Amino acid sequence: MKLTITNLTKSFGDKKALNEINLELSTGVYGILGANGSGKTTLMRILANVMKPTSGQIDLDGQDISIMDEKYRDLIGYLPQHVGFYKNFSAEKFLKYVAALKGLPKEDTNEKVEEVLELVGLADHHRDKIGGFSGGMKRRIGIAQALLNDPKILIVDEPTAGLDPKERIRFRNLLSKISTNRIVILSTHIVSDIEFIAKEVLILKEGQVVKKETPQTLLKGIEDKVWTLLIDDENEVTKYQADYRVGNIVRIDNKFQLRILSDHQPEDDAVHDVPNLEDLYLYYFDEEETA
Ligand SMILES: Nc1ncnc2c1ncn2[C@@H]1O[C@H](COP(=O)(O)OP(=O)(O)OP(=O)(O)O)[C@@H](O)[C@H]1O
Repeated sequence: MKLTITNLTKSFGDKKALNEINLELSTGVYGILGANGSGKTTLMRILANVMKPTSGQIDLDGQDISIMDEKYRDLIGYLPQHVGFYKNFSAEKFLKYVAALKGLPKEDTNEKVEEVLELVGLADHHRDKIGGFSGGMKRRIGIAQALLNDPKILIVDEPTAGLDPKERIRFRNLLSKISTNRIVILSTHIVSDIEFIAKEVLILKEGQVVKKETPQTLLKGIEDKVWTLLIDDENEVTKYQADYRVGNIVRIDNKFQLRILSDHQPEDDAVHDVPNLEDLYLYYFDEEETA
């Protein structure tokens, strides 16, 4: 299965939210990483066929999705950033309701609902009201509804925003588990969401894909740009922050260890460290964007 995106542009007035995007996606998890306003949601919505591009084309295995239309929509599972749940519905009732909306054959519904509840780890809560669910459980029921039609392409916008670390890991593992034989596209500005599960990371900046690589290749690209530096004086922290992209600042006894992203060695006693995707994010996005 191949999703081919050609010269995709979306304008809102003078603003180009997406600017001539070209991509080819096959099965596996793709992580779209971008600062606020970089165009992630716009791209997700166009891929989910709920928004039309201004120009450009998307083909699934050589077929234009705007011509496939309904047929394409049947292959899509979409979990938007904000989902309105029926709080008084139980998990099971909600999923049966969505199954009806999606036009699933009635005779298959019970089995399918049971299957997706099992898959997302909510089988024991099938009779509980969604209103009482935690953030992580709500995201999982969101994935469950997106999986009801057994989609070939699963699009998930900012799935882990507001989740605690345990819920985030659980959710990440769930996406990884269901990515076999599907294209899973996941947008986030939380780097750790995709570090371990993405086959490729797409870095979106001002509506353009500036990088599309495996996490390993992306990290290799910045391996000589990550430094740590130990300083004594707290006042110097601000000086370095003004001159460099500074990541984590760790207090060690009376000193401060700065993580600095720089093409050159910031000081003679600065030493290289192993890069992670958080460094990569800092390297590609301006501080004002990451704030
Ligand atoms: N309906 C709209 N009308 C006008 N401008 C829009 C509309 N939707 C998006 N934009 C603009 O397009 C740009 C990209 O927005 P988009 O929501 O796709 O970014 P994003 O990367 O998803 O951001 P966030 O992480 O904040 O959700 C932004 O500048 C935004 O203001």
